[in-house]
Amino acid sequence: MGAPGTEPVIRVEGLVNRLGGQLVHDGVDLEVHRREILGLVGESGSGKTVLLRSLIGLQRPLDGRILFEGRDIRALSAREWRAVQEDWGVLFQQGALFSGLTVQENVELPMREHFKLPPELLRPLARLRLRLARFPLEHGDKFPADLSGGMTKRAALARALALDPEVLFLDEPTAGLDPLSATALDELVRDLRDTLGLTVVLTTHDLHTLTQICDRLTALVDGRAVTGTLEEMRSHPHPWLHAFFGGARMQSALRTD
Ligand SMILES: Nc1ncnc2c1ncn2[C@@H]1O[C@H](COP(=O)(O)OP(=O)(O)OP(=O)(O)O)[C@@H](O)[C@H]1O
Repeated sequence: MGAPGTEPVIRVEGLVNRLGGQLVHDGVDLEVHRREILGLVGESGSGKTVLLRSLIGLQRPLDGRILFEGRDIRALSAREWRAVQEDWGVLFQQGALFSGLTVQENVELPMREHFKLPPELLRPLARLRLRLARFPLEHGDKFPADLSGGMTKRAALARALALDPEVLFLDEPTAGLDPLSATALDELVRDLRDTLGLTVVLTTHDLHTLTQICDRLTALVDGRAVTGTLEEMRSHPHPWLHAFFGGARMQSALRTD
C-alpha cells in the first residue's frame, strides 16, 4: 500500500456520469494508492463498470477529473496517452480475447502494437506473461473458444500483463468461475501485486475476493464513493453499507475465511 503522503497513482475528483437517462455518478471522489488492491463494490447498476471504464478513458465523463500519476488523462497529448496506456493492463468481464488468434498470439498482440521488438523476441516474452498468469504453456496454441473459464481468465490476465503495466484493472475477475478456480485466481492477483509491485483496481461481487485480497474497498452508493478498509466499511452507518457488510452472507464469509 502507498505510504501516507505519497501521491496516489489515480485520483478521481468530482466524477459525474449520466447514462441512459440515469445519473450513475454524482460526484465520485477516489484515490488509489500505489501497490494496493482496491475493490469496487455496490449493487448491480451502481456504476462499478462505468467507473472502471472512466478510469481507463473509455467513458468520457460529464464532469470531473481523473488524474493518473498527477496528470489529467483528458489533457494528455496523443503520445502521452499512448505512454499512459502502456502503464495499465485491463481484464474485461468476458476476457475479450480475439477469437481468431491463439492464446499466444493474443498475448503477443499488444506488444506487437506498442513495442518495437524483433519478432523472435515476442514469443518468449509472451510465454513469460503466460507463465506469470499461471497459464499452462502447453495450451498456448489453443484458440479462446477451446479454453475453460479459468484458463480464459488466465489468458486474459497474461494479455493484461503484456505491456508490463504498473496498474491492473480487473472487471469481476472471478465471475463465472467455480469456487476453487475463483480462490486460485484471487491468490494469483495477490501474488502478482506482491511480486511485481502492481496496483490493482477491481470490481467484484465475490465476498472471498473482498475479504481476502482487497486492502481497501470503495462502495458506490447514491452515485458517490465511500472508501475504507473492511473494518471501516463494516461500521459505516450508510444503510446500504450496513446491510451489505452486516448481512448474513458477509458474516458467513468472514467466519469461514
Ligand atoms: N452504454 C450505456 N448506455 C446506457 N446506459 C448504460 C450504459 N452503460 C451502463 N449503463 C447504465 O449505467 C448504470 C451502471 O452500469 P454499470 O455496468 O457500471 O453497473 P455495475 O455496478 O457494474 O453493475 P453490475 O454489478 O451488474 O455489473 C446501469 O444502470 C446501466 O444500465
